[in-house]
Amino acid sequence: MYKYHCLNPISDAGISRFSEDYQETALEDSDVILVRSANMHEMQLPDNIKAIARAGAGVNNIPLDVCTKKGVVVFNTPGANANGVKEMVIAGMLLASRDIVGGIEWVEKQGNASDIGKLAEKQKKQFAGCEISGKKLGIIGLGAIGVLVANAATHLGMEVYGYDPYISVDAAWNLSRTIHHINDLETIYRECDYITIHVPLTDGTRKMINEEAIRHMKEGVVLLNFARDLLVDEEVLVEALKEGKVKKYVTDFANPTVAGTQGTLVTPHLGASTEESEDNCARMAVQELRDYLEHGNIKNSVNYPNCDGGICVDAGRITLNHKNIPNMISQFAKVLGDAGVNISDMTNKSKGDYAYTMIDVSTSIPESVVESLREIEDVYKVRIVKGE
Ligand SMILES: NC(=O)c1ccc[n+]([C@@H]2O[C@H](COP(=O)([O-])OP(=O)(O)OC[C@H]3O[C@@H](n4cnc5c(N)ncnc54)[C@H](O)[C@@H]3O)[C@@H](O)[C@H]2O)c1
Ligand SMILES: O=C(O)[C@H](O)COP(=O)(O)O
Repeated sequence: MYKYHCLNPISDAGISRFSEDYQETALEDSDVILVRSANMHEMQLPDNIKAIARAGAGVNNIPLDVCTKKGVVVFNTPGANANGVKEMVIAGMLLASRDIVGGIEWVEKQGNASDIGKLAEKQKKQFAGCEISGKKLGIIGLGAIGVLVANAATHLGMEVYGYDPYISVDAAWNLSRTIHHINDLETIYRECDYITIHVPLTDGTRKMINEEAIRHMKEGVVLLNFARDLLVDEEVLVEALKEGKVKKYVTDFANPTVAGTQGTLVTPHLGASTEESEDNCARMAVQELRDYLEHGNIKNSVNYPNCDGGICVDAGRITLNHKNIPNMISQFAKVLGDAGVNISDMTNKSKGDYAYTMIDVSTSIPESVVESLREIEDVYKVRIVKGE
């Protein structure tokens, strides 16, 4: 029986894909965790946890270093909620371009006044604005979301400038040919009427939209942030809103700095909150966990390499999460050889400083072998996936 724990509500479209061999339990008894945005940084991670699946994209709520060194594989669900966010970004650009919210509020305030139609015709000019067609949109980060936003904005008649020094081949293939691929942020800042940011929050991207970046932007620019609030120096941004340098700041992250501040349009982290996105993320997350628990396969991990050994057809399968340094494989082979365990297949993959080894064996695996493998320095986790 495998045990899972959910730190946030996870769509039943995913949970129902766990077989009868799975049971929801308390955190301390579980093998794997499903999470959305719950902050895990202060959590004590029980030793039996083998994997965490983030039903979503951003993993800044998960202590990746701690997890990696405990041999805990962290998955996310790339692209599964990208369309939901894309639609919010388009809505954000429209809301920032005309005072649609102000107009609706004005109508609500009139109640059912008999002359409301006449009054509306008089008052409407205060809510007027501009169209997005023909304007320049700068997109920072051309991943799953950035690409969808770029293509949709092109179809809405915008001229799109994209910046992503690490763009994946897949993303590049999916990008409309009309998009200007820009190699420096200054061009985006100088040229664009709307700028939207779609990068992960890391030490390298924290506060990337700072005083200097804003200084380079066009007068009256609209900035959209559906990625993470900490990507923007919001204290500086509020000043830029007051000065009119930035016309509107559309953000999906409510916090005391932006909530109720003149010039901001703040939504309560709604980007992925659609039925479709929640279902897609949950389905992908559960699939990743099952494939890892049942077969040891890794797909879409952010801290360990992909590894696909399919279904084990031999007597047993051992997996090891370890440091990516010389002499590890030879130590594993020696332990198995000394115990008379025959290796029938072996895969070793690495991702940066960390590695994952999958060993299929044609003989049974004695418990002493597992103990000896665990004792090897820089081995973080040893799992018998099959053959216990
Ligand atoms: N508001 C929401 O509900 C919501 C939903 C999904 C994702 N997000 C946020 O949006 C982020 C992006 O999501 P995604 O699915 O597109 O992720 P993704 O991994 O598909 O794309 C991120 C892209 O950013 C690029 N990038 C990284 N550092 C960069 C830099 N310094 N400059 C330019 N580009 C850089 C990467 O190369 C990648 O192409 C997530 O990390 C998450 O924080 C928010
Ligand atoms: O990174 C993400 O996927 C989004 O921020 C969505 O977060 P949520 O799952 O808490 O809505």
